[in-house]
Amino acid sequence: MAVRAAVAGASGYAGGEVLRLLLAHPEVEIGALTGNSNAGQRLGALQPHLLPLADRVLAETTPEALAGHDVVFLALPHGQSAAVAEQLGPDVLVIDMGADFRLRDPADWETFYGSPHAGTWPYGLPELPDARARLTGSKRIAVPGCYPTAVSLALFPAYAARLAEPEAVIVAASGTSGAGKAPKPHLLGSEVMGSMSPYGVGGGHRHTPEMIQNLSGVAGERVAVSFTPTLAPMPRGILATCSAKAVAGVTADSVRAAYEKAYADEPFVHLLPEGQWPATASVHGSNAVHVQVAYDAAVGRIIAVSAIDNLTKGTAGGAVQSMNIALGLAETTGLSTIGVAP
Ligand SMILES: NC(=O)C1=CN([C@@H]2O[C@H](COP(=O)(O)OP(=O)(O)OC[C@H]3O[C@@H](n4cnc5c(N)ncnc54)[C@H](OP(=O)(O)O)[C@@H]3O)[C@@H](O)[C@H]2O)C=CC1
Ligand SMILES: CC(=O)N[C@@H](CCC(=O)OP(=O)(O)O)C(=O)O
Repeated sequence: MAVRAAVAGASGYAGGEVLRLLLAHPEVEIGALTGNSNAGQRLGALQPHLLPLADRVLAETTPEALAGHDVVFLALPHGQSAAVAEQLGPDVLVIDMGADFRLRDPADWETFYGSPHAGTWPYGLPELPDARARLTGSKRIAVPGCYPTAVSLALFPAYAARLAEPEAVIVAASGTSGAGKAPKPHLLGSEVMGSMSPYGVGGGHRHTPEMIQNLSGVAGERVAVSFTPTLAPMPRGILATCSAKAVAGVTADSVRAAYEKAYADEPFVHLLPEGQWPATASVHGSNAVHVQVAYDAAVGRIIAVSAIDNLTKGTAGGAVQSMNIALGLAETTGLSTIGVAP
């Protein structure tokens, strides 16, 4: 019997991407689609690329609209998921693509999001050590942030192999869809096209505690993170350039071997051949993560670079991958590693 899935926030970028993936998922039947200001609109007017759903009309995001499904994807702004999730029964698989249930430390949540902490759910980054066991059979999943996905997958093998000091410096560029579909002046074409600029510099970005949580969990000690995000003139994609000081005795070969070991059996993470560096275009529309790593002997630092599509592996693809694990389906069902680069 098909898995019946509802999507709340179906008019947004993350909701649209999860619908694109679910349309190609052989085990899923798409049920209710809900929105907020766009409730009552045809999906075809909002997400014209989702042709098979063009005549579906968005309902209000209410417990009644979302009832009667096996899976509910929440693609809502931060802080909106908890109230919706608590109205859904314990037997429904609820997958939150927002941040509400990602962080374990309530103080981190309050500092970076400015509201009371709603709780912590199993974290939907299956490639992290022990993550799959926590996701299997779970009825609640917190999908990671897009930057933490890219950064954690670039750096965790270095910490798992105890090759890096517990302090990482990260600069990552994101496409504009990472900021959502709601209009904002800094996202105007005239502001973004042909220009790049950092934001959230100096520890202010809300994804910093999530990266610290992930890397510290692998390292077994607190990993300090300096994170600088940058808005890039492209619609999709994240390129994360991460570096950490190597511990004594590290060589280029030991770094390469650690990454080969970490990613030998991962279906979505592809360690590129030596000398080839990740590019966002190569993962456009795919659930793949391209990773490369080098040892810069002149400064004794490990440099790891990853590329993802922020909307696919960075949100909706990660959500579907986690759903597959939770439901006992093959993890790769409905997901592709093939990009759409020109
Ligand atoms: N964009 C990305 O790359 C990533 C996004 N995410 C997360 O996914 C979630 C959605 O992001 P994104 O799709 O980019 O954002 P969008 O702004 O594109 O979409 C937001 C969606 O939420 C709905 N919505 C807005 N306010 C409310 C409300 N008060 N109650 C119920 N629904 C509401 C909107 O409905 P309507 O249009 O009808 O008003 C819309 O469907 C966020 O938590 C985001 O942080 C996570 C990782 C990456
Ligand atoms: C380019 C851009 O603005 N990106 C967003 C992050 C992407 C995102 O959606 O964050 P969550 O995964 O936590 O929801 C930002 O920096 O705030």
